[in-house]
Amino acid sequence: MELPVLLLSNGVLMPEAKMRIPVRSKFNLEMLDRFVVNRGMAQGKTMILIAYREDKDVYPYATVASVEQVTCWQYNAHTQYTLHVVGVSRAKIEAFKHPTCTVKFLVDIHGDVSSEIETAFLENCNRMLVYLSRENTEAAYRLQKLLKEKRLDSLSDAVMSHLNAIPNSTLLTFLSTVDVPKRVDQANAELDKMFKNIPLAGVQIEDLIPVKGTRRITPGNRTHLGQKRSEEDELERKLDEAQLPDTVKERVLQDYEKLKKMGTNSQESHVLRSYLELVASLPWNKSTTDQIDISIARKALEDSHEGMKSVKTRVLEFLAVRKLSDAVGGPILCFSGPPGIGKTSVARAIATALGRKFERISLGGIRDESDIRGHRRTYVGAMHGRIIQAIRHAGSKNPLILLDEVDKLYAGVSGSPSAALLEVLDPEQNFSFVDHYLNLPFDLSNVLFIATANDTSNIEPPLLDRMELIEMTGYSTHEKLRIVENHIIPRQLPRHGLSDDCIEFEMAGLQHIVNGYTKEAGVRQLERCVAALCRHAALRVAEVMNGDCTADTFSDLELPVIVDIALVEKVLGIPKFSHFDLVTQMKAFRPGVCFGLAWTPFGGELMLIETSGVKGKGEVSMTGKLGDVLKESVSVARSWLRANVERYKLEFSEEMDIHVHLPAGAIGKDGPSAGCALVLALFSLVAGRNVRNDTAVTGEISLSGSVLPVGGIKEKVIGAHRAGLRRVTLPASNRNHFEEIEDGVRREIDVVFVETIDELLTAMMEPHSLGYLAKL
Ligand SMILES: Nc1ncnc2c1ncn2[C@@H]1O[C@H](COP(=O)(O)OP(=O)(O)OP(=O)(O)O)[C@@H](O)[C@H]1O
Repeated sequence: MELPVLLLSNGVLMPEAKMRIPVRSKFNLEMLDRFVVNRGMAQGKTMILIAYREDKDVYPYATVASVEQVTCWQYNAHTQYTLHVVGVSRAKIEAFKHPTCTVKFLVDIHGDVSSEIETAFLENCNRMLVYLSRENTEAAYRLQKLLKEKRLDSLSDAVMSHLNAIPNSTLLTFLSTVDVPKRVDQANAELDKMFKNIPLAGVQIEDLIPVKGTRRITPGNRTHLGQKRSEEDELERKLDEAQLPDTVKERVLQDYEKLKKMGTNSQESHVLRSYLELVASLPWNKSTTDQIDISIARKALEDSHEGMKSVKTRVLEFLAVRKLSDAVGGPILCFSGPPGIGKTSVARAIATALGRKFERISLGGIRDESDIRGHRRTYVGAMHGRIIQAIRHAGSKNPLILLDEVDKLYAGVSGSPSAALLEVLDPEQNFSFVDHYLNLPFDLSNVLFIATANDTSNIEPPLLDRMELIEMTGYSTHEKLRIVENHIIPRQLPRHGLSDDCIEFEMAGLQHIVNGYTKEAGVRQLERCVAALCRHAALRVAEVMNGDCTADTFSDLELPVIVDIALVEKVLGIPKFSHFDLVTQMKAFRPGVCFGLAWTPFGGELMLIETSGVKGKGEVSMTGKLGDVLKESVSVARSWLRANVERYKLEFSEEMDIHVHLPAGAIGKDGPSAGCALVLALFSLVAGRNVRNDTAVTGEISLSGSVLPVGGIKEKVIGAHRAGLRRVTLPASNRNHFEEIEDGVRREIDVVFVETIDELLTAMMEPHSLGYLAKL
């Protein structure tokens, strides 16, 4: 047979073995160019002859090989090739010629191998397998297969091709040997030489391939294969214990069988193993038993959270329904409100009351569906999604999972995470939720999901539709003081190793913290301030215990540490906020200015609205990053004013250029609720009379002069109260919302409900304004 020749100077390719051969010599490149590279793929694999150089000659025996792959790359402007070949058969060169030569295929002669030699050889092969499995799992897997089949001819070739540091001449002699018993002898002798200096007692190789007469091996000495075995046993045990449902069992066991057949070091086996580890670690059949005792739950909520009457009632109703009905599903609660007002901690309290595991998934900024549902296993570095992660961490299939910041999900380029969440929350579908990575249905129907959001308008409507909103509002100063006294301080003291005898918080000190250092709807910053004071006290207590006493600190070294205004300022620095802010704003009042109220995801805010007018062309300019709806409110207010000039005997000039500005220009503002404030400011500007500077207003207006209801009343009123104002004007239709505000704030706030702009003007304009008259 005529075959193209590749001449090798080093290494010998045995039949069935694989080899990568860099092709560099001109001789070989020419052959490659003519017979391999330009041959095209259509004609199947190319057969070549691997001939061997011996001294200056060519060895008469060679290997017929098939070319599996040719890789080529550019290096220093030269094209480099590597051939990937597999040995097919021994061959004898009949006449060496270049680039092709004639060869005769050689056939093995299978004689008898004595049983001792066979046993010894198989045992040596097993040892070889142990070594191979550490480095080359594919080769180990092939060797293991040959061992099982006891194919001595191929076994001898295989072990010889993996022996290192054997002279080329020995390998060539071996290649030329067609007599199988002789080859087994040679290979066995080489293996004996190799293992002579490496004691391998303790290898549990007979577990892999039973060999006649092999010894029992003590379990103490573990080798890699032994270890692999024990890892497999461990995994099998875990899979057994996982109590897999019948629907998934078969598929998992198939994967486990596949893993057993793989070597330990291949990438694929690592991937499959960690997948099976995940499967085994999931609580397929583990759950906690709900223990709903309403009176205990009520007490737990009372003890852990101040105020929040309506929220607590709703939560208790929710628990009661769960107690009375076994039905899974039910509403998904969504706590909405500004940060730090206890959304997370109420959810945690519910989990405690139910005796369920609590897990929190932060959804803020998630853009990929795969975050929720995992990656497909074919991806490099694939991971399961956050739902499965939470279930795994909880170790029970019915935890309470808090989906935190569900309003901060974004649709990215790779699928919408909220669509994936929809499936998670849908009781019709979630009993067989399929995470892409897990690729097995997992029952989520017993999980209790609770969501939180700062701004529900950012939640996608279908998702919002699945949830029952429980609105939570920011805290007034009174409430904050109660929370700090009854909850934050008792929580912080033990965290800092302090007792009541060491530190005493004065009410004036606490008030100073709330008013001077925090401007938030919740109590998070407040808690940080208290923690800072506790740290300060802890240092002092430690100093007193040590007896450290310097002239400077002597007066400080007395216990308890009294937290008064002076100490607060010493520890927290100069106050960041003050009543002075409001007073400054009040002093800025002149015709054309008034206080509006804004709702933000961080709570209600007092907002100064300014207008000014100059003679011009009757143009209106607006600044302060106003949204379209707000701009429309300016037009409505101006139109109403123009239409009512006569009724109010105003001297309004069509030529007046009006400028409307809402300070804090960097923050975007929108919505119709500034209508009342805008019409007031414009009226005040044109009439030259001041608006009352002790009152804030919110409400939408219509062209016909009605005042319409708006949202966020609770937050806005609390915001006005927090800022220090004690009078608000609200749309009459929002009376109910005002009634829902906690008593402390309501009692301190003077409220005027108005139905029309006329009533609004009566309530808001200063009767005897001394302001100048804007005459243009
Ligand atoms: N009414 C309250 N009574 C007692 N402690 C409270 C109350 N409200 C909030 N806290 C405490 O304030 C801290 C912050 O609350 P939490 O983390 O639950 O806020 P959150 O509303 O979930 O905030 P975010 O929206 O930023 O996640 C917690 O330590 C919580 O216990």
